[in-house]
Amino acid sequence: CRRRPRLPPGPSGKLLIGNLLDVPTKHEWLRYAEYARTYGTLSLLREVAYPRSAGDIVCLRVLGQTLIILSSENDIKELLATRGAIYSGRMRGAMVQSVGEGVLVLPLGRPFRAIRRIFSSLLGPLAIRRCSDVQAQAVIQCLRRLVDQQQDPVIALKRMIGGAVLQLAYGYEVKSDDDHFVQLAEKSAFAFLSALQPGWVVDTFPALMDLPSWLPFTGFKRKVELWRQDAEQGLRAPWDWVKSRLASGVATPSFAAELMDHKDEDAARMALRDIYGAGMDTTLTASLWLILALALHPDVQIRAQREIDAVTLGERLPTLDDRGSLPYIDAIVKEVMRWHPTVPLAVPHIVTEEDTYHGYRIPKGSIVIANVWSILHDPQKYPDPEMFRPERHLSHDVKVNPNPYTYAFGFGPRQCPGRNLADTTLYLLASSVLATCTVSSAVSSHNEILTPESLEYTSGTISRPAPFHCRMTPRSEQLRALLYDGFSD
Ligand code: HEM
Repeated sequence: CRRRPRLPPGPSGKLLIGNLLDVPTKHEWLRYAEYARTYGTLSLLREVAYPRSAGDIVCLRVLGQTLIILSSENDIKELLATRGAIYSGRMRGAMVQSVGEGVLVLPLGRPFRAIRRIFSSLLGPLAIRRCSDVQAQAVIQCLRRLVDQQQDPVIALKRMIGGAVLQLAYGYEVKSDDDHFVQLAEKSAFAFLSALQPGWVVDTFPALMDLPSWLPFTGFKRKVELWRQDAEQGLRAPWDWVKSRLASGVATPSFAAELMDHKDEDAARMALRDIYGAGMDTTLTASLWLILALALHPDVQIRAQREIDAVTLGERLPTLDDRGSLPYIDAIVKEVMRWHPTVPLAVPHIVTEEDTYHGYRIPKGSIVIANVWSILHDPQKYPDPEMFRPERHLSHDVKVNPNPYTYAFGFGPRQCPGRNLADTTLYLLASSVLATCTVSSAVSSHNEILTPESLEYTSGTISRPAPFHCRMTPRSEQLRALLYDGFSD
């Protein structure tokens, strides 16, 4: 009889708990990269046992669940993209299903495809150009807060991203930091993302969901009910607001106004709500890394400012149309996405059918994690990967420094549908900051001077820099005035 293929290699587990203690809880991508080096291609034994196998595929077994960690571009492309039809499921615990659906957890199928089509039509590479005026306005307002009020970058950038998203999606103008629709969007995103967190007992024992709420230890049911209402409000309230504005003939242009007669209203509402939920923390984090990278690299700022000044002559702000003439700004944005990838392990995929790869068995239901950080810090691809060096992306040598966007936004059918929106935001932010200001004096929340070597950052799905402050100084009075020319408050 034929032997069943083995699971991919990995640390040997303990009796009963398997690799439970091997699953990292801090800066997970660093430990997974270490596993790939120890158990992957560099392992001599594995080379002998599987001479034709390639890549750094590693397996952990935790309480009956298989975790497959991919660290090489070839493995990731082959499994998550080429075999994407069976490698694109999501974890859908009882908790998140009770709170409500979201694009992030929908299985591949008709509703998923309908929503992805909506995203392509609104946020595809060409469609995105019409968003740039709204984004530019939000960036300028944010810069005024950073420059003139020295506002905390997190607050100013949140307002910038949230304001642009609500304006584009619903034609809604955010007027204050505690705006009603912002709060709805925040609550709805919080509900969904909290329910998605691993560790809910009810995800392991779904039958608990049927217990009556008056029993002790069923507090999670009250949470579910509250969060379900928040998620539902996020779907309905702004959509209904646009509907009533359309009926009274006062609606301003928006994605919702365009989609109001869409044949699949549920898909349209979910797509719009999830732009905020999936786009806020990710874009905020990348923007924070951008500001911090500039503050820590004055030489990069000087070179970027020279490039911008040569195009705008200091008489206007750069626009999206200037992008082709500003390759160094483009390179800064790419380097931000590479240096500290916002989502270092992408979002886990689930295998929906058993598979075999390079002689290894990949069981149905395995969680597949793509170590994006590992690729973006591979010294063979990106020499001196720890250094923030935008000029690497100006090189014409195709063998090194591939475009980090190929990896930073995930893979296959689930690749991030908001990447063009995020990219335009980052380009407009970088070019406007550099056209008008110098960023300096980055300090931690304890007032310690920050250096590239001393940076701290969070663990988890999104890796954000630890809280910091920096100074945003106008380069001249004339350039500061550009923040007020022709842009309303
Ligand atoms: C710098 C900013 C961003 C980064 C780094 C980022 C990254 C990612 C990554 C890694 C994934 C998972 C892909 C996978 O499973 O393979 C993802 C999914 C997603 N992103 Fe983004 N994203 C960003 C901004 C945005 C924005 C602005 C939107 C707004 C539309 C957005 C909407 C989504 C959605 C809806 C999903 C779920 C897609 C699915 O499961 O099919 N993202 N993003």
